[in-house]
Amino acid sequence: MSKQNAPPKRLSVNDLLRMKQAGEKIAMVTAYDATMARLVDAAGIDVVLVGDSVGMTQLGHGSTLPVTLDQMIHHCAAVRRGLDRGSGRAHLVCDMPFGSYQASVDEAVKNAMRLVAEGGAEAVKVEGGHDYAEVVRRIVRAGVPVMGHVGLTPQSVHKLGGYVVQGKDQEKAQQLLADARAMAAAGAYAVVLECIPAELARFITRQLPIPTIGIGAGVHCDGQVLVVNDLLGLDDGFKPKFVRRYGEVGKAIGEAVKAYVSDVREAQFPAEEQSFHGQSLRLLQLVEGDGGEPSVIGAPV
Ligand SMILES: Nc1nc(=O)c2c([nH]1)NC[C@@H]1CN(c3ccc(C(=O)N[C@@H](CCC(=O)O)C(=O)O)cc3)CN21
Ligand SMILES: CC(C)C(=O)C(=O)O
Ligand SMILES: [Mg+2]
Repeated sequence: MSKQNAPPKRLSVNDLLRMKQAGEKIAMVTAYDATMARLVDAAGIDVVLVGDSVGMTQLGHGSTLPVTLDQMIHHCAAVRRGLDRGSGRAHLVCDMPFGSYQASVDEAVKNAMRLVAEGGAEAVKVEGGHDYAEVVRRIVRAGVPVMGHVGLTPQSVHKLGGYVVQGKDQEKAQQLLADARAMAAAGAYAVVLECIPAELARFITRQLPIPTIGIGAGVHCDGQVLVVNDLLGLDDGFKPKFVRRYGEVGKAIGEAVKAYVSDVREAQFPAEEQSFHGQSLRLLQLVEGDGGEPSVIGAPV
């Protein structure tokens, strides 16, 4: 293969760090299957996250808590295949689901390695700051890059008392800064800042040596992440303040399927172009039986 036709190189953790240093924004989005992975990669996304939001967006749960490690592996492997069939430029991160890294450091390391070995992830993401520094350190030591996630951490929804903006007062803001710093000090290569005041996110972004990726954290983060369903308009009315819709794909699906239903009902589909004909069936004859039921005589040659 000539160099010109070679696929663009996959982005690595080093490229993301270089982007922060160069002031180039990082564009990240979730994907949960091969089709969406191929589409977002072809559109030039830098980072694809197999989010545990899969539980809410694709599996119909009311939170991310029921999502299992096996489910994450299943979706991650599909995304991996989608990326590998396309240009495969995007860096692939997979969320560690609730229960897969909280009980013990050993379990966390084993489970992170399964997401890489079986899911094809290049990195894993864990929710939590200072309390998870040891987990992050040990996973990184095992050779797996870790993205941290602080602020509104949906796996702690019951502790947080709902999906509410975090770090609004001085004390909580200090704690969040300490959590983000702890992630960087433990060896995380990037950190998601979810639903925190924009001023706080700007301060953290300036303080940290690693890229910050915001969702509901203002424009001064080093990158942004959104759930792909939300930006495409595929959601079921979920529209928190931080979402901007870039498409009306849900509407487009509705219109396309309505048109199909109508064509089927009116025998407008399939037309000749979608129909097959074969010489091999020339001996088949349909005759009307007594009850108007067709019966077949003859046989294919
Ligand atoms: N489709 C989808 N998009 C997401 O961004 C997302 C998921 N699912 N599932 C996992 C978590 C849950 N997330 C959420 C869910 C709700 C709010 C929310 O209702 N936020 C209020 C803030 C309320 C306040 O504190 O003022 C908002 O209006 O934005 C925020 C993040 C983000 N993640
Ligand atoms: C919203 C992003 C950061 C996430 O963790 C997810 O989609 O699960
Ligand atoms: Mg998540």
